[in-house]
Order: sequence, then C-alpha cells, then structure tokens
Amino acid sequence: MPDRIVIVGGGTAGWMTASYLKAAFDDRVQVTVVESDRIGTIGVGEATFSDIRHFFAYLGLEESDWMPACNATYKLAVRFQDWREPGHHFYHPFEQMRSVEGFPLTDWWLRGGPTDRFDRDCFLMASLCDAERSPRRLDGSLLGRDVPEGVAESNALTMSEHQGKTQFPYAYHFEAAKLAQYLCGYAVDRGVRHVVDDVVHVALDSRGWVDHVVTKEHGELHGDLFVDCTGFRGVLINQALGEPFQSFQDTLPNDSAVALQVPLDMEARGIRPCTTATAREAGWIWTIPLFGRIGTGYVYARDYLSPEDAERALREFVGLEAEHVEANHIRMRIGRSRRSWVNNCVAVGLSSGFVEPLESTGIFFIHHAIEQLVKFFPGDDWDLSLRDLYNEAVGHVMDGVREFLALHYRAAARNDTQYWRDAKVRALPDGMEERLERWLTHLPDSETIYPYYHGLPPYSYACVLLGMGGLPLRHSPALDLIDDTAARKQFEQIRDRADELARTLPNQYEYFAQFR
Ligand SMILES: Cc1cc2nc3c(=O)[nH]c(=O)nc-3n(C[C@H](O)[C@H](O)[C@H](O)COP(=O)(O)OP(=O)(O)OC[C@H]3O[C@@H](n4cnc5c(N)ncnc54)[C@H](O)[C@@H]3O)c2cc1C
Ligand SMILES: N[C@@H](Cc1c[nH]c2cc(Cl)ccc12)C(=O)O
Repeated sequence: MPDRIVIVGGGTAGWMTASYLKAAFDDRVQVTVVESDRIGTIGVGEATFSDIRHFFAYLGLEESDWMPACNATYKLAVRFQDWREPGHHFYHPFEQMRSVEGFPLTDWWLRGGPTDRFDRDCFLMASLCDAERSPRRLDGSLLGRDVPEGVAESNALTMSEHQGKTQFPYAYHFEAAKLAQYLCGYAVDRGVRHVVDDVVHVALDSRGWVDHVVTKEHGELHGDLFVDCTGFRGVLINQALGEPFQSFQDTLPNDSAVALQVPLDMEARGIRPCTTATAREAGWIWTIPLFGRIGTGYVYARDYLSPEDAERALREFVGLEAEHVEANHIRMRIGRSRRSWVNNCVAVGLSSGFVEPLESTGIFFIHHAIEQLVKFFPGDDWDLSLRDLYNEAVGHVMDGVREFLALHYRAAARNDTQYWRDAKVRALPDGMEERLERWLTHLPDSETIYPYYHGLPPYSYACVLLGMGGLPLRHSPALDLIDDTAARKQFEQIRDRADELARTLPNQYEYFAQFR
C-alpha cells in the first residue's frame, strides 16, 4: 500500500490534510509534514462554510476544543453591502429554504412578499444578523430546539452526502494561522513527523513520478504519495511535474488583495455574526470579525486599481484604528491546476486552485479535496480510475464555484465605475449563459444550476439573484393560480419567530466572553 505520505507545506492545507489522514488511517500510514520557516503562509482572518463542522467532527473535536485557540466566532451569513447601490445590504444565510405548495418561499416572495427585503421575509438568519445575535444561548443550546445538530448520527464520509438534507445554521470565522498551529499539535500528538526545512529539489523517477524531495538540512524525504500544499507556488504539481494552470481570469478578473489585521475593543464594538463583503470602486472589501480583532482586506483587479490606491481605500474604509497596522499585499492566482492529482502527487489548497474569497470557498476546497483523497485513496496498483474520479470531483467543485461567483458580478446592479460596468458584459464560463437565461424565468433549482456537486445549493443562487438587483426576475406563473394563504402564513411565522429570537438570544460578544 502507498502508506508513506509526505506533505510539503504547513499552511491550513498541509495541517488539515495531515490531521485528517491520521484520523482516517491512524498508524496504518506514516505521515511527514515538511514546511519552510522562511516562506510564510497565507494566514488572513478567514471565513468558512458550515460544512467544516464535519471536518472537526471527523477529528473528534468539539467547538470548545479549538474555537478559543483560534479566536473563532460564528458566521450566520455573508452580508453583501452596497452591491446594488450605496446603503443597500442583503444576506446570503445558512438556512434551509422553506417551500410552500411545492414552490420555494423565494418564488412566493417574488410574486408578492410582505416587505422589500426578501432575505428578512424568507430567512430567520437575516434578522439575527441585523440584530447581531449569537445562534447559541448562554447555556450552549442552539437557537431553539427546532434545529438538529445532526453530525453524530450521520455516518457519511463526504459533505456531498449531506447536501440538501439539512442546512446547519452557521459557519465560523477564525485565524487560519492559529488553526494550522492547533492542527499541527493534533497531528504531531498522533505521530505525524514535523520537519521544518525548505524543499529545494523535487526528484522524479524515470516514469516522471516523485521519488523523493530534497531538503536544505534534513536530506532526502522519501514517500509513496506526495501532497503538494505549497500554496500559490505549486512547487510539486506545477513546477516539478509541469501540470498546466488554467486561469479563470477572463471571467473573474480580481487578482490581488491587500489585508489588515485590526485589533479592536470587541466589547464596545460588538461582533457581527456574519462576514461582510462591501462593494468598492474596483472590487470589494471583506470584514471578518474575530474575537479581539477584525480581519479586513480589499480584493481588487490590478487592471482597474493600483496596489497603492487599494491600500489607501482600505485604510480610509477602516479608519484610524488601522493607523499603525502594516498592510499585507497578496497577488492571487485565480484558477486551477488542470489536474490536481498527477502520478503520485496530489495538490491540496492554493496549489490545486483558488478563486477570490467572496463566498469563503478556500477552506471548503481543501476540506472537499481531503474527503475525496480518502474516498479515492490509491491501492498498490495505483488504479487510474481512482485518480480520474478524484480529478473530476475536484475540478467540478472549482468550476461550479467559479460560476456561482461570476453570477455575483453579472447580477450586481451597481454601475458607478468602469469596473462595475464591465462586470455586466464580461464573459461567463462555458454553458452558464444558457443557465442564467433560465434562472430569470424560473428561480434556480437543482435541475438548472451547475450540474455537479460544488457545495452550493440552489437557494444560494436565488439569494444572489434577488439581492444583487441588477437582473429582471419573474415568479412562476403557477403561483397566480394557487391560493397564497399558506405562503402568507409562512411569512408571518418567520417574522414572529425572528422577532422572538432577536429579543431572547445573547449577542456574540456575551456568548464568547463567558469562555475567556
Ligand atoms: C486574500 C485571501 C483571502 C482568503 N480568505 C479566505 C476565506 O475567507 N475563507 C477561506 O476558506 N479561504 C480563504 N482564503 C484561502 C485560504 O487562505 C487558503 O485556502 C488556505 O489558507 C490554504 O492555504 P495553503 O495552505 O494552500 O497555502 P499557504 O498558506 O500559502 O501555505 C503554503 C505552505 O507551503 C510552505 N512552502 C512553500 N514552498 C515551500 C518549500 N519550497 N519548502 C517547504 N515548504 C514550502 C510554506 O512555508 C507554507 O507553510 C483566502 C486566500 C486569500 C489569498
Ligand atoms: N454547503 C454549504 C452551502 C451553503 C449553504 N448556505 C450557504 C451560505 C453561505 Cl454564506 C455559504 C455557503 C452556503 C454549507 O452549508 O456551508
């Protein structure tokens, strides 16, 4: 069996992979992580999908084990600010879409919702975000008793097996660098060898497979399977094995970011239970509230804005609190390696692919890749089908997310700068134009979105279309022929329940302060 695994890179990807493989295969595999202390990681304050709870559950970790160590907070939604026009906001929440008479509530809302806020009318989470509530009460119970926690009883190996069945109501914000550190401790405790050194050469055998990697001070590291977690460099997959990188730049032009970590008095300021993405002149600014500080950054396209102007705009946005904080400029490689698994090398994380962090998909890509690696782990004969299945699954996830992100720009009503005007006419990924055409007459459903698993349910697309406000949408004509009493009752119930929750749940600061 290929049981000697060498992971090159110790960022989020490297340590998530090491700890997961140990949880899966225990001492039946030998795992080594080699990471440079000279080349830094991309550790900004990060936001996740709710599915990451399956990752922690797989490792046997509770929130109380890892959250305090990573300054983590809850995320109930992404708040899109100013994408339609200045002052407007809407949420993309973690919440199961309700349906009435077989039609999603958003469709009923289009026919005639009670207010002009589809998000507050159709989802509880939008009101909880506006009221800045924690999803848990001080005794730890979740919202009401009506939300199933549902990890323990499930025996599914992968996230895709959960999709559509339930929707967990929150995800997390955390410091990625601290999570990597925490998982390093977890992995090393379970026997992972940790080598701090630079890989200076990747030695291939006569077939072009990785034979070993050469380090500066620790000699050669031999293995059967090599995992490339070297970030945008793609030291093994792209540099040594020559696998081409396919850029998504034609459809997603943002290629840069400038980030700041800003310590703040969270007691005075509060901790918003959502990621905020605020549209700006040539991109958007993320605000990720952590316990004790916020992570913020401007994601922009260099074709429209210089790094200096981006930093200036970001500092203006944040205000005086960031005065003495140093900015971190990052060049982003947007797209994916044509194949993420080549011969005996599997790329996980930024080396495999990346899209701008608008919907917090980076860590989801990693989690998904690791699940697939376990599912399609090679045997002695390195059966090609397993590798192909892996590459197809990983490729579909990134291609699907690419479409979902492209939709944000096409649908945004904002058109005050050249950047936003160009966004309306920019090319869409192959096949998406036809799909979009259909979504305008019938809100997206599982039959009409990107046809392979990519982590995003149809209601996420509906939220973006309804919230961005730049495209004309129509309700299903059938709704004009169906009694709307049940739909109106549903809207009322949501409003009443949201009011009650907003009155009775604590705020996030109160919730997390009790553990300090
Ligand atoms: C601006 C920005 C914002 C983001 N926001 C989010 C978000 O909100 N949510 C989310 O889910 N994801 C987000 N991501 C993605 C997320 O940061 C990454 O997916 C995640 O951190 C994984 O990075 P990585 O481990 O692949 O690479 P890196 O963090 O770059 O780590 C690379 C590792 O490889 C090592 N290395 C490189 N070369 C060598 C060598 N020759 N020898 C030895 N070691 C080497 C380095 O030392 C390092 O340990 C964001 C990314 C960017 C760029
Ligand atoms: N599987 C993802 C999909 C998802 C459902 N709702 C949201 C909202 C946001 Cl902001 C991101 C992602 C999602 C998950 O459940 O996490």
